[in-house]
Amino acid sequence: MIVVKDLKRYYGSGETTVKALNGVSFEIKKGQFVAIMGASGSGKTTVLRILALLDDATDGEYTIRGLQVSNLPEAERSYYRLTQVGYVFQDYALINEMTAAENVYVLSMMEGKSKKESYKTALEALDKVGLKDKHDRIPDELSGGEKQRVAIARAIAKKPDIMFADEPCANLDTRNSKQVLEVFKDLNDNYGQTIIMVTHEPWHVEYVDRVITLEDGKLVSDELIEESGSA
Ligand SMILES: Nc1ncnc2c1ncn2[C@@H]1O[C@H](COP(=O)(O)OP(=O)(O)OP(=O)(O)O)[C@@H](O)[C@H]1O
Repeated sequence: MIVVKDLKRYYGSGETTVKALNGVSFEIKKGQFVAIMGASGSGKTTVLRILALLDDATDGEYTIRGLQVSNLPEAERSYYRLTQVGYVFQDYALINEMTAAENVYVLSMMEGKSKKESYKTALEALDKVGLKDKHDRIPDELSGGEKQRVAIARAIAKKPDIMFADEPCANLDTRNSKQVLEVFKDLNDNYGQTIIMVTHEPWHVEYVDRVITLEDGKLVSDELIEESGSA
């Protein structure tokens, strides 16, 4: 589903050039739940942002479902970002003045769907993350884990091809992190959602199918994880 070939991302020029990604290649199959791991500064966020079309590569190719997204004109990239890709960030990126349901359906309304249809989709998405009964709460009335689950509901409401998550549990305690990871795992197991998640927590590995590890902008290991049954 995703093919990445010799991806490079350099920042700056001359002697001060930072090679954030220095020739990374891998393929990700539809329905995989992949963790991208590695030390701070190894290039994890950079690779995620490029695949999520939030940044451009310096060199290399990447295709999503056979579409050479690296070469798409900006208007198509923007449409793709809005409609085909789900994002979950560490700071939730919710709108404080809106309820959970409104935060979820705002994107769908931007696509031109009716309020009634958007609301129905939002409630279904909130149900999938276990928060249907809190649909009318504003973010300040929710725990960190619940806010992150609203952000996940917002991402899945548009039924994305791929969901990208950058350190989604960075601001959460263990209990809330587990709830968020269980939601991801459920979406992956029961709905075949493809998920690419950046994390630096070793214990998160038990929730994923595969771990790609980066070091200094290069891929240093790529492991399939056996289901332990404990997650
Ligand atoms: N906009 C930028 N300008 C210059 N250098 C950058 C920029 N963004 C990232 N870098 C550098 O690229 C390298 C990789 O950064 P990246 O954020 O991908 O690492 P990371 O593995 O996600 O790190 P962390 O775990 O700390 O978030 C780092 O050396 C970083 O300083």
